[in-house]
Amino acid sequence: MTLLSVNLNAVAQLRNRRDLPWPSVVGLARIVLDAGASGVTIHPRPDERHIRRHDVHDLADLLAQEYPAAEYNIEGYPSDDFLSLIEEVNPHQVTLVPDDPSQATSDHGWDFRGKGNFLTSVVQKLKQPGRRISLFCDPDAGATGIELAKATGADRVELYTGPYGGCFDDAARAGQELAALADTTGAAKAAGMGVNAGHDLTLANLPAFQEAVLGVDEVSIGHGITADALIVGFAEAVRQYRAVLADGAD
Ligand SMILES: CC(=O)[C@@H](O)[C@H](O)COP(=O)(O)O
Ligand SMILES: NCC(=O)COP(=O)(O)O
Repeated sequence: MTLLSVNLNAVAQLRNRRDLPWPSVVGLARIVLDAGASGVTIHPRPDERHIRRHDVHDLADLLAQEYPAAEYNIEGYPSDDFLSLIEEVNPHQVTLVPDDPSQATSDHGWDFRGKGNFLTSVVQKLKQPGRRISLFCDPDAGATGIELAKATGADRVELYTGPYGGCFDDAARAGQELAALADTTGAAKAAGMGVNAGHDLTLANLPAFQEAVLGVDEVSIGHGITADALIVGFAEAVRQYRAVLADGAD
């Protein structure tokens, strides 16, 4: 079965609208893990627009103390700062992403040919028992890209599913994207690599993805699941606020 790691970036971004501690990133981590998620994912960006440095530590403490079986996946560009954060909290999985600090969000995988030597040295630095290294990978990397990714010593690739997610109104293009994702997944599996996937996966596009792309070990989902949580949770929140108001004096 494909495991679900819930990305908490969007929760942190909502919290950061105010100088207040809610919604709590740790509190939501508890909720998603109690609900059956296999782990949590964060992508601390240099500008701390969502995940802040203390969140990285707070989540590490939560998992160590209350959820020893849950996986902690930290994504990011391997800057010196990022690498020292990884050493401080020692997550189960590090996903290296080629984002520059100005990027609005992740929008491509690694250039495995151009950055092969760099990635090999970073993977060597990060690898240790009990820690998996995954590399963000374009959906159409194919067998050639996978061969280069494997040569870095990484354990897994994470397929960038943004282009597939962007096809919500174009079934023909979605089919092409799924074929590329399935092809790259097949190549990774044949090479003995694990496969993760993520970016813009949703309740609506996940079933076709599951059917077409076989053997995916883990998906990480944040934006879509947060949007759905608002939809399934807003009505109940309104009921609870109205109940409080109804109890008050007129
Ligand atoms: C690496 C990846 O796939 C991204 O989904 C990323 O974690 C999202 O980052 P933002 O939440 O900053 O858009
Ligand atoms: N690695 C992808 C991820 O963590 C979540 O991406 P998104 O669902 O927020 O687009």
